[in-house]
Amino acid sequence: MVTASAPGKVYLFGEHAVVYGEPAVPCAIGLRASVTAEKRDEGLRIEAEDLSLSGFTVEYDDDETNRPDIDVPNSLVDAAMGYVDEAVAQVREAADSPDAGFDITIESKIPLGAGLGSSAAVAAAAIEAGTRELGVELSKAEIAERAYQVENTVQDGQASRADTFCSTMGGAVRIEGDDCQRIDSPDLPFVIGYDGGAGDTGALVAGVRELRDEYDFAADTVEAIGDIVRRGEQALAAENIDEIGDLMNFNHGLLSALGVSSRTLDSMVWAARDAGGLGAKLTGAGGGGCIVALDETPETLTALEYTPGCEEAFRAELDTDGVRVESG
Ligand SMILES: Nc1ncnc2c1ncn2[C@@H]1O[C@H](COP(=O)(O)OP(=O)(O)OP(=O)(O)O)[C@@H](O)[C@H]1O
Ligand SMILES: C[C@@](O)(CCO)CC(=O)[O-]
Ligand SMILES: [Mg+2]
Repeated sequence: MVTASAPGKVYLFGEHAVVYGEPAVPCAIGLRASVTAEKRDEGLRIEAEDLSLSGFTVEYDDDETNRPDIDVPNSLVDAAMGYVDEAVAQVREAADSPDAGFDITIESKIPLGAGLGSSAAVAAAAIEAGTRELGVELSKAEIAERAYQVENTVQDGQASRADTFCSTMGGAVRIEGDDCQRIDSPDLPFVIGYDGGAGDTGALVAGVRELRDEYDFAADTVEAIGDIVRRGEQALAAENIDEIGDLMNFNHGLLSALGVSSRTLDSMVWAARDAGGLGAKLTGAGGGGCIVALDETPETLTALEYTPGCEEAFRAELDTDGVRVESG
């Protein structure tokens, strides 16, 4: 039995635009998803306590007749379990064991569908745990590649390498197309506000693609996000936190123009700014979920806690480990 874990992430800059080849800078944070893999004779059994459909915790195996005894269409269960199913497919392929059976248990502190990269963390941790359980040791580069394949398959060919590379490697990273690197970053005082909601990554990415296809100015907006990221990299290298904050604000405005913000994300962003936050923006696919702000003082956290629509606010630190084996 092997347990591995991998961190979630926030985007300092560049989500969505990264799907079209612009650069992005996500940062891994100290909230982790843990996956335990234990061999069994055949098949797959998943226990995912945090994954609930219509309020029911999901426990299922790969026998279609044995799907959860709840009033939820199988297609929804398939969609919810897609990342885990694909990760196990990657494990079987990497270990050259097409028939390997597993009991998989997932425990995660990363809210689902909220922009903190829960899907990438679950994929990376599952690949690490599953392959180790079969006696195969993959390099981090191989785990990142296979975790990317998982996201790309589940998101219908519309995924960047950003979330999976960041979760696998840890730290601050820079992604531009296939070029993925770790970069130096000062310790950034992240404050996260969570509205308790979620966005559908695939649908939000598809919405931006439609806008970009329809309007030249939407395509220009995507390119302008790329310009912000390039400028942001210089600010990071110079450890100029004030400018990083200004650029985050600008980045949020452009994401909002592309239609991926929401009323609660906007209120949390404004609450953080009004309280003196150095910069605030939504993180990840958007639609609902989390914003990330920078602030060293307690005011931003407190302001978020009192913002209508904010369910939870917390600080997060940069994670530098990436995926790791916890036991086994
Ligand atoms: N604890 C978990 N247990 C099982 N599956 C999980 C868990 N956390 C995430 N997942 C999988 O990841 C999916 C959510 O991924 P999605 O890409 O929509 O959001 P996210 O990764 O949290 O946010 P973003 O991609 O915007 O950063 C869930 O529907 C589920 O398939
Ligand atoms: C919206 C997006 O840019 C980030 C989701 O966390 C999608 C992706 O990069 O695959
Ligand atoms: Mg995701």
